[in-house]
Amino acid sequence: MNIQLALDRMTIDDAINMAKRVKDHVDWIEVGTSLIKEFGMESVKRMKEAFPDKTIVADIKTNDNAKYEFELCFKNGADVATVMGTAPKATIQACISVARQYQKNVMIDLLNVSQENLEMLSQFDQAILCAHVSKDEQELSGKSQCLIQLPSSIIKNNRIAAAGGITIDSMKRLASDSPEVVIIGSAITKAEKPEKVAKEFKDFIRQLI
Ligand SMILES: O=C(CO)[C@H](O)[C@H](O)COP(=O)(O)O
Repeated sequence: MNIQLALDRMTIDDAINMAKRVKDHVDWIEVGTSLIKEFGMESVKRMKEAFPDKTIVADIKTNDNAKYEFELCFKNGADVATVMGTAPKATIQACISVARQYQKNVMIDLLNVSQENLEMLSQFDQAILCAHVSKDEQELSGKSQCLIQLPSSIIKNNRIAAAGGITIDSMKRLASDSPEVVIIGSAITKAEKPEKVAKEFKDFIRQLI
């Protein structure tokens, strides 16, 4: 199980400094959507330069114009880029095709995806499907990701990530589904001692093995 550190709503320098503090306890580093929107590809480029050996995820949440956006991400150092699962099938296919060309990976964000759409998306078995509780749902209705609400066949046969307000407590429940990636933002970045919390997550995962 990989820990993906999500870096949102901060400057590029603050994001790099946060990642430096916790780098020994995280596996993947996400340049959050908010950083990409505020600072553009510079945020992805600088993160890869700072952490050439880490898997860098560009959370660009592509909805259209996939070839252009995914090429931008991969040319600027991303190893994984994200697309919304609600996007047209042609967009998802374009993401998969660009990722294959650059030998990189696609993460499909399942926010608001219907059951029917989920079946279609599960056929992209090389992509990582991300079960996601949105920031707005977290803030407005107190929801968080504590149970991966996907059909067991998908959990078993697809590459799975989970995101959205994950804490050490919810990790304990999520771990039973063994997602490939757990995406953790605020629980680490807003902690008084981010290093300590990141280590707690990593230690928890290590003792599962
Ligand atoms: O994609 C995101 C927001 O859209 C974040 O990466 C994700 O929600 C993880 O952050 P947090 O743990 O703070 O919810």
